Amino acid sequence: MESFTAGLISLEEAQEKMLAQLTPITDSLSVPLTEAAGRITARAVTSPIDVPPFDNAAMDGYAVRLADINRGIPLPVAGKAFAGAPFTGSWPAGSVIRIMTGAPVPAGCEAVVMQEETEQRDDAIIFNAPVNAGQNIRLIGDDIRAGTGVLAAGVRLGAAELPLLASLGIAEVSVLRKLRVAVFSTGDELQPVGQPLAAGQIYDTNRFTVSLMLKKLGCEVIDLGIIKDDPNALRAAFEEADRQADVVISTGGVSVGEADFTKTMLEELGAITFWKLAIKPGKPFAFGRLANSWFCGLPGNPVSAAVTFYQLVVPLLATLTGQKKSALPPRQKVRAATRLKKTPGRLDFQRGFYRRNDQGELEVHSTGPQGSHVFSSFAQANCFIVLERERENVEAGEWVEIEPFNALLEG
Ligand SMILES: Nc1nc2c(c(=O)[nH]1)N[C@H]1C(S)=C(S)[C@@H](COP(=O)(O)OP(=O)(O)OC[C@H]3O[C@@H](n4cnc5c(N)ncnc54)[C@H](O)[C@@H]3O)O[C@H]1N2
Ligand code: MOO
Repeated sequence: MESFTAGLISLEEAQEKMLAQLTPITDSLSVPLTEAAGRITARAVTSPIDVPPFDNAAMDGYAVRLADINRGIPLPVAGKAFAGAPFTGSWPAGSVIRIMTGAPVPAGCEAVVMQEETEQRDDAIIFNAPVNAGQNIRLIGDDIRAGTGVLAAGVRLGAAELPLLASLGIAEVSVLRKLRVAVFSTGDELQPVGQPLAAGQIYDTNRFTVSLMLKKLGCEVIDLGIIKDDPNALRAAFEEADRQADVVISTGGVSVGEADFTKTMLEELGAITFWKLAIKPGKPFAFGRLANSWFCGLPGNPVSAAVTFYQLVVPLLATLTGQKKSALPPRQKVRAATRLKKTPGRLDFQRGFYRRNDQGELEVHSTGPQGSHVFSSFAQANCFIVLERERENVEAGEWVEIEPFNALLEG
């Protein structure tokens, strides 16, 4: 291991140390279902009703009694049942009821026969296939019983969950308040987009990256802008952010240069839990506690800021909102289609593009230069290629692990 990687802590250790300190928020509010997308359940939800709420037909066809069918003779139709317009008359023995999918089955119905297994002859129906008790009847409560849990606390409400609540007639849901997250970029060289660049200036990418992902995660973003590399300005930003937010995120100034004040400010105003990780990019990430909030100091290089947000801040926000589903992205093994340069010492998150090759196997290609200032190769990627700490150069054809980008990084 190279000497400059000595003393760096592993990503797993950092994640464990960070997450172990957190206590999830509990403040909640009730919101209409139509405004609940992306929110997180504050408590478990139970069903107020049985689903389906009545026995009903799974097919268009005929509601029958088995004794009538077993006689093997054509049976007249005594009435009709539609979804929303049940059959309410009396059902004479020796007849069937024409029934449509979703209609309540009439009292005494023992099976529904799909119409393709029948024939109409004159005014009567002939049954061509064996009929079993209960066939094509969806029983009351066979999906969900009234009073049973349908969603746990700590579930993000999306297109799989909200329709379920709608199907139960639940019009409002109790969700956690949004996490308040303050964001600022540090650096004398930074200009906001829309302004011309003077000599030595660059555009502020990181505040945009971080705010974008925070909004996608449903956080309330407090944007404190660009802060100069000046201890007094930085102290004021830290204090303002800490007053307003649950989590404070800065980018830049967290390394060892003469204008890097982030870590010292965290030590002055709070307490540092760890600094410097054995990951590439993202080494000089700092995490700690301020008076009222948690602090994440992301490195200034744009790819480093994005990677540390994804690998560390996302699990932090998930834990603070009590989300049980692992916030850590799943990995899978694929073959490298291109050579990958790797120096031992840190866990690499290289940017790659995976796809199925002509043989139908997944393979991953590097998207090009891997410097932590090179955002273009990030923009072309659809996954991280995760190379273990001690791994050396990877030759084409070797197995590597990839982490496909999730919805946070994909457009
Ligand atoms: N002597 C050492 N130097 C550096 C080390 C080290 O261990 N020893 N680590 C390097 C690594 S790795 C990284 S990553 C960077 C992180 O540095 P900082 O967090 O202090 O960030 P800055 O120095 O402020 O900026 C680094 C780089 O990124 C540009 N930048 C900063 N903020 C933004 C922004 N909001 N949008 C776009 N680009 C940004 C900045 O101009 C610099 O080019 O330190 C290495 N150095
Ligand atoms: O950690 Mo830095 O992000 O390697 O460039």
